[in-house]
Order: sequence, then structure tokens, then C-alpha cells
Amino acid sequence: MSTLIEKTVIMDEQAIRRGLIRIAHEIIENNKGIKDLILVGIRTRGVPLAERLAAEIKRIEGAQLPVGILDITLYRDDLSTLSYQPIVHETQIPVDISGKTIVLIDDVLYTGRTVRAALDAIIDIGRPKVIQLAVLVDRGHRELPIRADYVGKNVPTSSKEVVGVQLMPVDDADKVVIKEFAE
Ligand SMILES: O=P(O)(O)OC[C@H]1O[C@H](OP(=O)(O)OP(=O)(O)O)[C@H](O)[C@@H]1O
Ligand SMILES: O=c1cc[nH]c(=O)[nH]1
Repeated sequence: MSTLIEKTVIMDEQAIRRGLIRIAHEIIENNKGIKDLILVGIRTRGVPLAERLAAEIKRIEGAQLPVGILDITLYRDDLSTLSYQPIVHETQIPVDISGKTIVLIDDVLYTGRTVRAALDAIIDIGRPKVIQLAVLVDRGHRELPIRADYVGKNVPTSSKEVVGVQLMPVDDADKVVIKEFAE
């Protein structure tokens, strides 16, 4: 059996914090303010990222943006082939999304299939004016025509590697590591 071992820390607590501060500024600048913006975190670790971005935007602009939580489990394109029973968590979007600008937030962008599922989940709820995407790490290897509008760090990876994001309070630290399977 092969195990995943940690190879390199590519973002520590400070790098994550700085990346999120930059993304918060970019979101404000790109949208010419924060009117009609809703931040939506994709479970699992998109949720603490959305909360941190909302806190940063509040620090800059003085207003709290609505923060939603999206569970994409039922929208996965491999749902029918899973060998286990997936746990479906609740989606919570606190406001009407019609005509609004949604910033979807996730920790890692890889094949793009999670984001594809998130787009379907959002469009089932309502018809936003615009959907943008923010990710902490873009590691490449896309299988769908999806790109992020805001990226904390672009990390070229081999397909044998795994990017592991740890974020409090889900995890007991804030860091991003590259892991690889050991024989
Ligand atoms: O672009 P993709 O190939 O879809 O990969 C990216 C997704 O993979 C991870 O989620 P995972 O399914 O491991 O669930 P988790 O966030 O609950 O850990 C990560 O959090 C992204 O959501
Ligand atoms: O490396 C990867 C690929 C998908 N999802 C992750 O969290 N890490």
C-alpha cells in the first residue's frame, strides 16, 4: 500500500493571509466596489476561505458581505459510480442570488470538476448576473474549460502530486503542502 507523504510547504500562515488580502482587494477593484456581491464557499475548505475574505473586505470597505455555503455532492459528475454512500451536507445561501454577483470560493482548482458542479448547483438556486471564481491554489491539470478570476498562488504540479490545504478551524493549522505517494 502506498502512503502520501508531505514534501514541501508551499504556503505558510503568512502567505495564506497575504494571498487572501490581495484577493480581497482584487474582488473590490474588479467589481468597482461591493454592491450586490455574495461570497459563496464550496465545502469543505472554501467555507473558511469565504469567511476570511468577507472579514478582510469588511476591514477595507466597512460592510459585511453575505456569505453562503455550497455543498456540491449531489452535482458531482461521478455520483453514480461512487463505491461509497456520499454524505450530503446542507447548502445555505442566506439571500436571493438573482441578478447578483457571486464569487465562488474554493481552496484548490485542479480538474475543474468541482467548480463545474458548483456552477450547476448555483444555477439550480437562481440566476445570478455574474459568477466569478476565487481559489487559494491553482495547480493546473484542467479537464474542463474553467479558469479562476482570483488566485492566491499558481503552483505547477505533476499529476502524481497532491496539494493539501489545511485551514483552521477545519484543521489545526494554516498551511498548504505538496504531498506525494511513497512506494
Ligand atoms: O478541480 P477538482 O479536480 O474538482 O479538485 C478540486 C477539489 O478537490 C478538493 O475537494 P475534495 O473533493 O477533496 O473535497 P473536500 O474539499 O471536502 O476535501 C478541493 O477542496 C476542491 O474542491
Ligand atoms: O491536489 C489536489 C487535487 C484536488 N483537490 C485537492 O485538494 N488537492
